[in-house]
Amino acid sequence: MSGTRIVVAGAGAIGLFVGGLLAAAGRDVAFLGRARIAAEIAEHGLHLSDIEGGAWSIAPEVSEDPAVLAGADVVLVCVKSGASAEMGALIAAHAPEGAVVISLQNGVRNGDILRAALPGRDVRAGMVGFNVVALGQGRFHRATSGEVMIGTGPGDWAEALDVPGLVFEDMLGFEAVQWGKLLLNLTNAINALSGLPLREMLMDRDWRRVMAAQLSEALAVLSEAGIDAAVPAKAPGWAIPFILRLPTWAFQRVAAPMLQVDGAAKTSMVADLEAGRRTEIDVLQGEILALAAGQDREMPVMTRVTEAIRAAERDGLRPVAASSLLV
Ligand SMILES: NC(=O)C1=CN([C@@H]2O[C@H](COP(=O)(O)OP(=O)(O)OC[C@H]3O[C@@H](n4cnc5c(N)ncnc54)[C@H](OP(=O)(O)O)[C@@H]3O)[C@@H](O)[C@H]2O)C=CC1
Ligand SMILES: CC(C)(CO)C(=O)C(=O)O
Repeated sequence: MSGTRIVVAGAGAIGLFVGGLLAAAGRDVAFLGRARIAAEIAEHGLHLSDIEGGAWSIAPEVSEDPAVLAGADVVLVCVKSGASAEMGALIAAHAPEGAVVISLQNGVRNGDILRAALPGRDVRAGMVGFNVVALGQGRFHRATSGEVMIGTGPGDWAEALDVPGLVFEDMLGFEAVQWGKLLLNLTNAINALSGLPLREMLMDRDWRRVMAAQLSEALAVLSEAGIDAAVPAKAPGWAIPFILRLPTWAFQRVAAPMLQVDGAAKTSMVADLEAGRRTEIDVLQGEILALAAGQDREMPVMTRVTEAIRAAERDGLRPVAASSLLV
């Protein structure tokens, strides 16, 4: 890996955490990000922590100039889905043709969006299985456990990017991984609407009922569409709605691995709404609702969740009652 330059395209929660761990392990990492992040990191440095008690501090430079892509051997795309096309164009203009481009984004289409902007280049989809929250003053905390997975292709990039604190794996059949992650990400919206940290929400049976109802709707849609989804959980996808509906004492026993979430965890959609940004609802719930429309299928809970997020994008985030989302 020596002599290999990694460029993080989109220095936010995921980009700074993943790139930060790579830099802390001695990799050559450059960061492309916004002026406010560049200023925050220049003032405070970058301080990473995780649920297992890991802690890393480095002082990287975040550049606002896309020319930083020029020396890249690997580009890790870490922008929100709505910014993928624009980032793809910047990579096309500035990164070497031979650089491998890896999307570390949620949603199932970012790989294709980047491929369209980068014809003929090695573009891989990826999946980040953990949650990172920005705590301010250059501090970013991984609040759950989880790995990074990428689609297979030429060169063993997963091994090259696997460093202490960061598990990278490559996988055949990556589409199922992405759909499985999308199913998990349907929770992002519910977490935002609950107004609760992720762990507190998971401990509340009423909120778990909303999660279960929405997930059941989604599973029916994917099944009819013939789409395989490998949910990143110890239980198979079909069993998760049953587990979620259990009384809390039983849920705590059966779902112990799902509860490896510390009090700081809140999903990336919460961060978007708190910052007054548009969310990724269109590439998460929107993806399933589009399939459901083609199946003439009603999706009452997912539709309510989606409408509530659109209202929050418009009018600001106000917590709602779990019962208002159920039918
Ligand atoms: N946070 C999490 O825990 C997880 C997130 N993910 C996924 O990872 C992806 C990234 O999420 P996350 O890190 O939370 O997002 P963030 O919003 O924290 O980070 C993205 C950063 O990229 C910046 N950016 C966008 N376009 C450009 C550009 N052209 N040049 C420079 N900087 C740019 C954004 O700035 P601005 O906002 O001003 O556009 C923002 O600061 C998403 O798809 C998300 O769903 C996956 C797993 C977990
Ligand atoms: C929390 C997690 C890991 C799953 O919903 C996530 O992907 C996010 O915050 O976007």
